[in-house]
Amino acid sequence: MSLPTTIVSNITRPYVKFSPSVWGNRFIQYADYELTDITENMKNQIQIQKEEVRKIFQSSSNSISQKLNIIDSLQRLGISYHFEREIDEILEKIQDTFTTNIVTIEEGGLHFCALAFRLLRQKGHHISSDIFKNFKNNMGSFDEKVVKDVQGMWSLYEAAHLKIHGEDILDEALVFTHAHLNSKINTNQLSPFLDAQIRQCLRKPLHKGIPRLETRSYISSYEEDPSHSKVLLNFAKLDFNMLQKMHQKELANITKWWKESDFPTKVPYARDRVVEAYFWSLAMSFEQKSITSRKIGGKLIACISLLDDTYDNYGTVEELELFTQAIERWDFSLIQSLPDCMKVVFNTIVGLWAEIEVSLLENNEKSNFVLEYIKKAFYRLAQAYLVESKWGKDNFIPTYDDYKLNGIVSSTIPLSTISFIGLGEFSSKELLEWIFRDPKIINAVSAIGRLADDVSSHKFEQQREHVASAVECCMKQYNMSPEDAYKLINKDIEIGWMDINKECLELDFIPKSVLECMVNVARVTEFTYEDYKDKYTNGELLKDHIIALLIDPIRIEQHE
Ligand SMILES: CC(C)=CCC/C(C)=C/COP(=O)(O)OP(=O)(O)O
Ligand SMILES: [Mg+2]
Ligand SMILES: [Mg+2]
Ligand SMILES: [Mg+2]
Repeated sequence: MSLPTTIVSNITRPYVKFSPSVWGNRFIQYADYELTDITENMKNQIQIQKEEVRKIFQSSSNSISQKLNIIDSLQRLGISYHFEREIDEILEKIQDTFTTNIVTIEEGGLHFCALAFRLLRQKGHHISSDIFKNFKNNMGSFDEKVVKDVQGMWSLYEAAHLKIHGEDILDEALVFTHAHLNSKINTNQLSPFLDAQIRQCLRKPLHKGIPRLETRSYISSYEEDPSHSKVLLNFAKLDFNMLQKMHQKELANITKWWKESDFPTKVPYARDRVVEAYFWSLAMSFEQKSITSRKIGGKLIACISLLDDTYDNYGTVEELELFTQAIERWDFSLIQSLPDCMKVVFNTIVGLWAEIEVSLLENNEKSNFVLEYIKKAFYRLAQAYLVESKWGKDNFIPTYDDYKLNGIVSSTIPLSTISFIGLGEFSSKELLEWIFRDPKIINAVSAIGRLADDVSSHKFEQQREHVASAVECCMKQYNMSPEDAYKLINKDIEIGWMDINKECLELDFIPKSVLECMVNVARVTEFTYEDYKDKYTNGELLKDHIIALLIDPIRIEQHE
């Protein structure tokens, strides 16, 4: 029987050659050192300092307002995850007493009101935004007295980003605070700490920031605040550095896998972005408890990247039809006739799936359902990629709505979320079934992913034969300029955020950390593709953030 031979394809493949990795094997060095000795000492230190923080936090002398400020500091310093139960208790109590009549325009009233509103909404309490009517004058606009209260305006600006549909008062608050805060910076009217915070929030509101990046930046500026708590600061630095060592080790193992697989040689048409892929999984959850999700997640996203470039930048439609069938049936024999590089991608996906199987067995989890959902999600993604390849080949520009429908899946977010949560502490058949049915929050996060990606990468992608992006679909359907298409798409992204905010208030049967992971996917997407740049494909643009999170520890003065 003659063995199936690889058809020597005389197809010209004008594929794009992506820039090489910024990092190479830079992170492999972290694979060797043992976490135990280094963090043993750190862990003891952390336990001691954690109890110090708890004492401050639970001191009975704290007023409600002081308690809220401490909770805000713990969250911004990235250490609130150590005190979730205590924080929930305090917020439950405040929620009961927090009614519209206890807040006034008195000094500090707006800050207290906006901070309580944001902290309670973040925890899923549906606090009405009507409370902010207390800060309006009888003409119905925000009272000029508020303008003097910079901290209050800052808190109102941050709170307004939790808006849901129909909250006009929060739209007004955004416009009002943005304008007045903008006019305050660069005027020496603010302390260096407050000036830095206002600049930061105008660049990136806290609600839309990636938690680890927000924490890294806040720890540095919190130190500048003369009234900062040394105990909180020191604990935050220690905790950040301890977690960083864990993250470095995770990335080292993923980098070793990537290096041994030699993808840059075997899959030359694909991006070499394993560090950037890990950054995404770190953004989804930095906590120790999510270590399995991150380790697999980093590899999974790197695999998705190889798959995307195989459909976008290499395979012919005929080859991709076969490839998609092979994924549907999980059957390598179907692709014997395909180029070796495509076989490597297929085997990598199957190999990762087998690694997930082993990882689940090691945790003696009876969770074959996770494997089945990941397989199905991979096939859904490949199908969506195939649809785009066919549209690209035929130069077909679908309607914006048809494009978005397929784009929800091709955003890769349903698959990456299913896998991350499927390997997490709340994994269950019911939860994965719910996610697999594309609930509204998944649709919203995926729409943001698809649209934000397109607004920043379409110019580069349209240089080759690539499916029309959301921008081209908009331009054609509504006969508009690229600029107007960006406006319409950015409006859709804002609608996506209001959907997310609303769902987080409704989905009280979903664990908070699962919702937080989904919100983090929207955050890392917006961050990756903001300002019309693509920080994933252009690794240079992510370099400083990778250094801050995964290379430079935070300096801790010995006397501290
Ligand atoms: C969840 C993440 C970060 C996945 C990493 C791989 C990927 C598909 C990134 C988007 O690249 P792209 O802009 O080429 O995607 P598309 O071809 O869909 O526009
Ligand atoms: Mg692509
Ligand atoms: Mg693609
Ligand atoms: Mg793109």
